[in-house]
Amino acid sequence: MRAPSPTPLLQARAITVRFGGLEAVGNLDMAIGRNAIHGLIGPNGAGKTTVLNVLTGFVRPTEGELVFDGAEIGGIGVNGFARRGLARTFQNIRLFGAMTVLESVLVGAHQRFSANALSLVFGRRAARDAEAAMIARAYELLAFVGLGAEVADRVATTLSYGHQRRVEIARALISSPKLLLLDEPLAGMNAVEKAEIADLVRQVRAQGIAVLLIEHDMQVVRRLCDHLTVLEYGRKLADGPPEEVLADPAVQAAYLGRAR
Ligand SMILES: Nc1ncnc2c1ncn2[C@@H]1O[C@H](COP(=O)(O)OP(=O)(O)OP(=O)(O)O)[C@@H](O)[C@H]1O
Repeated sequence: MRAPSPTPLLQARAITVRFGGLEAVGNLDMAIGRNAIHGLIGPNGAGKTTVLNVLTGFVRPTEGELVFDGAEIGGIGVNGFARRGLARTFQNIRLFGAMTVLESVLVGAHQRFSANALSLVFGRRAARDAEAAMIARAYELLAFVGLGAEVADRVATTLSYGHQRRVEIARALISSPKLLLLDEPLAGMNAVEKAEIADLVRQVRAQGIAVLLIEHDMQVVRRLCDHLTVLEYGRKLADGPPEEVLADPAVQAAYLGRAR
């Protein structure tokens, strides 16, 4: 007997986002599998970041429904999404000017568990222990993303661009997400750095965390992703395995027809 196919980790149903008169996303259905590296691609302005913003609670859809890990998650706010297990990075790196690398990673933990809430639930001593455990976890994650402990006390914004991206990924991972959403994690990188981050994405998935990523480099997308959703003008143009989707004449026309 065949095992029933597992339900997707995240299901977006009939999502529409309007900004005033502009429909940025129209009637989008999308499912992200539990062990997926899922690529979200499409020409500039197609609505990719808007979708990622919807899936992480940063933008509330005008219409539609989101089901994550079996529960409807509409209207629970950004922190609610983080608590449920969704974590993200941004297209433009968002690290705070004066913070060290270690502090920048810990910000991700505090988004999920505030120190006050911890001490209310567990008492001060336990909250201090929890804080110490999180610092230990932050060091582990820095190693996981390929940064040594020696960078922990440096001001994060003084690191190279590629290393700042890694800090952002560590910050997202410290909230122990089930789904990590990356908005153009390879932007501005050379081929070697891209291959390193692609490897890191595979290692994230090997930890049992699903990944959604927005990416423009089709060679990387083809090799890294096991599923693609293509958007054009806010609508779903294609959805399926990369080889199939990238061979689709409609997808090729969308890329050829518009400058990236
Ligand atoms: N907050 C907003 N207010 C008004 N319009 C917006 C807003 N955010 C996005 N848009 C518009 O929605 C459309 C989709 O934008 P979005 O950034 O989601 O596309 P994208 O596919 O991520 O593009 P890119 O590849 O250039 O990053 C664009 O026309 C954009 O100008």
